[in-house]
Amino acid sequence: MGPPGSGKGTISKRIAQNFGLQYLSCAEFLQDIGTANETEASVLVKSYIDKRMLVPDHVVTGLMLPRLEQLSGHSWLLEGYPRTLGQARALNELCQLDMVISLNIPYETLRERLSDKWIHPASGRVYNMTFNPPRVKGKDDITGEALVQSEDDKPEALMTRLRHYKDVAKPVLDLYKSQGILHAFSGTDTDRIWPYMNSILSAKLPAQQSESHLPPVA
Ligand SMILES: Nc1nc2c(ncn2[C@@H]2O[C@H](COP(=O)(O)OP(=O)(O)OP(=O)(O)O)[C@@H](O)[C@H]2O)c(=O)[nH]1
Ligand SMILES: Nc1ncnc2c1ncn2[C@H]1C[C@H](O)[C@@H](COP(=O)(O)OP(=O)(O)O)O1
Repeated sequence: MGPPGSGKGTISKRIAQNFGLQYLSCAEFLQDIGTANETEASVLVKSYIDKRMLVPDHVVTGLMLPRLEQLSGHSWLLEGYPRTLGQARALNELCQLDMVISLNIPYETLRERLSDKWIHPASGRVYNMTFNPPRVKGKDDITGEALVQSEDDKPEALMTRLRHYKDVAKPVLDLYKSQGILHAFSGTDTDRIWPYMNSILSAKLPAQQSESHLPPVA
């Protein structure tokens, strides 16, 4: 968990790779559903994503939980789910989480990072002009297509998104704190947070490291 631009995507890919976890980003999953063949669910999901609004709990949960059941037998890492208390309660019915990671990144850092963030819209690949720049300025590494900046990452929009994140995330974080599974990491740099996270995860997940060569589940 973490506010927009806190580095959830960046760090969770790193965790999944290092510990051999199946990685599932809720936003990417919803994006794929929204662009898949037209079904009732895909039209509904797309209508929320187009407005950058949270997809209603019963819809996200109805899509995510069956996907997670397909991953049973593997250890997994979720990014961006659950985001609401309703989603957290639904997930609790399915399984007991081992650990919840929350990123606390100062507002000024988020603002700077997001003003420097560029994306390749077709794939969702994310770049940062100082932290992980594309090989050719303004172009996606794989396709060579143009990168764009999102209106949502501009300071005024960011402030609103941040306020919204805090309101919605607080009860979820409180729930996981009360279960004793919340680990919060504070800092301004992903690379500086990473060693702490790595050592806590290494103490909790030694067995999973041997799974690192598992093929991804379709
Ligand atoms: N300068 C800098 N940029 C970083 C760092 N960590 C991540 N970034 C960049 O910051 C931006 C946000 O990182 P993401 O991993 O997309 O963050 P997120 O929390 O998934 O963001 P949302 O999808 O907006 O919720 C990207 O452009 C990253 O490349 C860091 O330590 N320093
Ligand atoms: N757990 C979740 N519950 C409901 N909607 C979600 C969700 N995760 C992602 N979404 C939706 C919100 C946005 O419309 C879209 C993209 O999410 P995102 O990349 O996290 O962007 P944002 O930071 O603007 O919410 O998917």
